[in-house]
Amino acid sequence: MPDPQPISNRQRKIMERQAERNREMTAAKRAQTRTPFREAELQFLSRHPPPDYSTAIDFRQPADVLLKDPRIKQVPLQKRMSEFSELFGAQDDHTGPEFAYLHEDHPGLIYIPAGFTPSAQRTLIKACLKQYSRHPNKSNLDTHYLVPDSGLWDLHENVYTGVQSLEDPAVYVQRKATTDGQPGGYGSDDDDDDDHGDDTGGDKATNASAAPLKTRPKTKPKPTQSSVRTLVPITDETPTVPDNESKNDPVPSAQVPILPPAQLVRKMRWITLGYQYHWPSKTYHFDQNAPFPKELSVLSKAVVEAIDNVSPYPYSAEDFEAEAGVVNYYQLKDRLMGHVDRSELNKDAPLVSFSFGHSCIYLLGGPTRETPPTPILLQSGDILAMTGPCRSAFHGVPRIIEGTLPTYLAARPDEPEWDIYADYLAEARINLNIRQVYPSKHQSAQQPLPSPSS
Ligand SMILES: O=C(O)CCC(=O)C(=O)O
Ligand SMILES: [Fe+2]
Repeated sequence: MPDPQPISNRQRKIMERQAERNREMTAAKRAQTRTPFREAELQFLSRHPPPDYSTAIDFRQPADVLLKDPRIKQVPLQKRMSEFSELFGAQDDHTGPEFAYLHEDHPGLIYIPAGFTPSAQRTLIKACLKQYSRHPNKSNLDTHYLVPDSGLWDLHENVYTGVQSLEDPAVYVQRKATTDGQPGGYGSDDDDDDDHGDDTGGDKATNASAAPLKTRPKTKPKPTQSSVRTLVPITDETPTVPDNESKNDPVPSAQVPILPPAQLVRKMRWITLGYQYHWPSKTYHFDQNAPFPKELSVLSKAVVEAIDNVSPYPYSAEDFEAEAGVVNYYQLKDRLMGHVDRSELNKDAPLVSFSFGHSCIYLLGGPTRETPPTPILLQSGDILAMTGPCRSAFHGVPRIIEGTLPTYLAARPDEPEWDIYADYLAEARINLNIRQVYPSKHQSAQQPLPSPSS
């Protein structure tokens, strides 16, 4: 083949202009097809200029200010949260929420601001980081790393407290794969395994812990991959009932970095409780049911009981079984893109969600991305329950807000064992959410349960 003719400067300029025009057209086309949900996400993702947080609802404002918004309704709780369960923390007469809030545009949303005392929050934060992250609960790290059964946090603690040294090879969690037999991960460049987000392929971390496993055999992995989760397109064809297809695990990558525990803990994006979740098919492993932490069953049942007379879509606490949960660990730059949690067979039971650490913007939309979402400022200790139609609404977390860590979660001079958690939380938010997977036992007495399939 003859060599291609060298192109002149003029030709190059014409080509560059054409490429520029093409890029503009593509951007314009994309802007036209953006949904209101996506528009809102982009507003809160923006770094320059920073987002206008004042548009978000802060349920902790004084009630007279909050209730100026005619869409918000205040409903008294029958008892203090501590009377529903002491796990919300001991509240005297002057503390603890007395009210839950509803929002006219989001039927079924129940919001209980400051449901946990600071001390109860610290207890749960410790459990989320140290206990719940242990096997048999799975984490995003398990795909690629041989995390010890005693848990990654214990290793981190050993190094942090000087029990083990960074010179000790045993503190470095090893990779599962030593060679990449096949391309790492599964799916395309837009698709990775850290989508904790159920049905949608909501959101993914692009760091080594999770998705990076797009192996590029001859290129070295970037030493510091961004921890920003990336977008993947939503699909509405998510199976919602168990099927018989085999659920293969994602392929481990030999490219993930070996890191000191203090860095590896920051790559932990999620862990699953109870029925373990198969992210690629966005269905539950109905045959992998890790013991559900007792205290979380108690807590979530207590929330369901507390909102029973509040929600226009009541669900009896007696019928509520905490069967699956996700702990989401967000670093400051992480985000969780819009999705619907639709993998559970029971969509009538409330989804109960607790927030700890930094505040975030939580976008709550409607049945499709066409509904403009409401931004809510979710703060440490807040309880959010999604009931009725809100249970199937689009939602996401486009932004963790820097500088919002409550002082009671920072280092505590009298409590040196809290230091390691304070250090972690200085750049993190934790969300713990709990779901019922199956129809309630009472209902299923009339209706047989679908048979587990995998
Ligand atoms: O982080 C949050 O508050 C939301 C998490 C969430 O939507 C989920 O885990 O499905
Ligand atoms: Fe969700």
